[in-house]
Amino acid sequence: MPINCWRLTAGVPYVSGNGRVIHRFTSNHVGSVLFSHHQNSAKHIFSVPKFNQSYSSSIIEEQKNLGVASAEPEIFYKELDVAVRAVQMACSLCQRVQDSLISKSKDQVHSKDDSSPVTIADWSVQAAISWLLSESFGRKNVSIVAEEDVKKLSKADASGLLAAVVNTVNECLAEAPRFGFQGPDMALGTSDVLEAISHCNSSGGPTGRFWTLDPVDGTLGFVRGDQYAIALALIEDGEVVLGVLGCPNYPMRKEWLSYHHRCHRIKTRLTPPTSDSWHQGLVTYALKGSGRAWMQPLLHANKKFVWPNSARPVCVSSIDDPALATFCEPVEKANSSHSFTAGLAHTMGLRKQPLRVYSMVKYAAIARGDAEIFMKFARAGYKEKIWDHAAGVVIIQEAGGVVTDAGGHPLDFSKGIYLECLDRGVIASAGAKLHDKIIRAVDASWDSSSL
Ligand SMILES: Nc1ncnc2c1ncn2[C@@H]1O[C@H](COP(=O)(O)OS(=O)(=O)O)[C@@H](OP(=O)(O)O)[C@H]1O
Ligand SMILES: [Mg+2]
Ligand SMILES: [Mg+2]
Ligand SMILES: [Mg+2]
Repeated sequence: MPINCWRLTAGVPYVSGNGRVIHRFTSNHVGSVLFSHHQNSAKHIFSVPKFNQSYSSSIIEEQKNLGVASAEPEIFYKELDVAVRAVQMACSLCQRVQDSLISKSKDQVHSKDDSSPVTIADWSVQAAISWLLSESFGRKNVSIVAEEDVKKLSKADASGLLAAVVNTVNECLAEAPRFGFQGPDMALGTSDVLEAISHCNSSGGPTGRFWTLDPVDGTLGFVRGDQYAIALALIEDGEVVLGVLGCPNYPMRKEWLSYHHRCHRIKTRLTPPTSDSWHQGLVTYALKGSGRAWMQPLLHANKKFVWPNSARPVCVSSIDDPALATFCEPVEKANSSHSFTAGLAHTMGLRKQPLRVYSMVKYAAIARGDAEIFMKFARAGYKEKIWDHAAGVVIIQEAGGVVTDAGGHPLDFSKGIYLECLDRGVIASAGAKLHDKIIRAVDASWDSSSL
C-alpha cells in the first residue's frame, strides 16, 4: 500500500493527495515525521516524535523509495517554509528602509521609465529573495518572474544608488541565521547583487514551476510611510500553489488599523501607545487546496524564527449583505476608477465608505475579514501583472473567499507576465453570494461607464 511521509511544520496544514486537509499540528510536533496510508483519514496517521533534522532533505528520497513520489502531488512544505522566512526577512529590510525614507530626504525615491516610483527597497528585496531562493533550492532550479530589473542600476551615473542597494542587501543577509538561513560566507559584491536581481527574468507561462515576486507592492504607499506589501507566490503549470504576503504596516489586530491611519494623517511614525507585539505587521500565507490561510506577526528584533511563530488561521467575513459590507480599492484613481466603483456601490446598496489602501494589503484585508469586497478596474489598455495578484488570490481563496475577473472567470496565471484576457477588472469577495451580486452589478453598469 502506498505511504506518504512528511516532516512536520507547525502552522502548515498537511494535505492529502486530493487536496483535503488531513491534519494540523502545533509546535510540539515540529520535527516529527508523519506517515499516513494513502487515502486514509486522520485516525490512521501516526507521528514519530522528534526525528533527526538531517532527515528533512531525504523525505523526497524516502517517498521515492516507497514508490509514491511520482503518483502523489507535491506538498510544497519546504517551499512554503522558505518563502515565509524569506518574506519575513524582506519585511525587516523594508522597515529599515522605510524608516530612513521618512526621516531623510525624498531624493531616495527614483522614477522608472514609465514614471512609476522605485526605491532601494524594491531592488534590495528582489536581490535578497532571489539569492535566498537560489541558495535554498539551487540556482538552476529557481525560476522567478519579478517586477524589477537592473536597467537603472547599471547606468554610469547610478554607482551611488547601486552601492546603497548592495549595502542594504548585505545588511539584510547578515540577519539570515535569525531566520533559519545560512547567510553568504562573504558579503555579496556588486556583480552578485546585479546577478541576483537579473536572475528574476523568467517570463512565466503555462508549464513548469516558477516563483513570482513583487518585492515592494504599493511603492507609492511605501514612500509615503503608509501600507505596502512584499508578495511571493509559487506557480506550477499555470496554477498558484502557494502565496505569501508580507504586510509590515498592517497590524495583526484590526483595532490597530484606525490608530495607524490616524498616525499617517498627522504624519507621525507608526508607534503604538503600548508595547503590544501585535501592532507590528504580519505575514499571511496559504497553500492551495489546504482550506486554510494563516497569519503570523513579524519576527521581533533579536528573536529567532521558529515555526509557527504564533501563526493563527484567518478567515473571510461572513457578511453577505451589501448594506453591511465594506469594499476596498486602490488609493490612486489612476490605478482604478473610483467613479465606476462608487456607482457600483450605490447600485448594490453598499453604504460604507470605501477603504482605500495601497498594495496587496487589500487582499490580506479581505482574507482576514476586515473588508468584504476588493475591486480594481484599471483604465482600458492597462494590463495587470501576475505579481500584483498571485499571492493574494490563493490566500483569499484558502481563507474562504472568491477571486475572479468581472466576467466571473478565475485569473489566468499561465499566460506569461500579464493576466492576459482579463475581463474588465479584478473582483475579490468574502463569498459566492456577494460575488455574484457584484458581477451582476458590473454587467448592468458597464455599458454606460466610460471605461
Ligand atoms: N495605470 C495603472 N493602472 C493600474 N495599476 C497600475 C497602474 N500603474 C501601476 N499599477 C500597478 O498597481 C500597483 C499598485 O496597486 P495599488 O492597488 O497599490 O494602487 S494604489 O497605489 O493604492 O493606487 C503597482 O504595483 P507596484 O509598482 O508594485 O507598487 C503597479 O503594478
Ligand atoms: Mg512598481
Ligand atoms: Mg505591485
Ligand atoms: Mg512593486
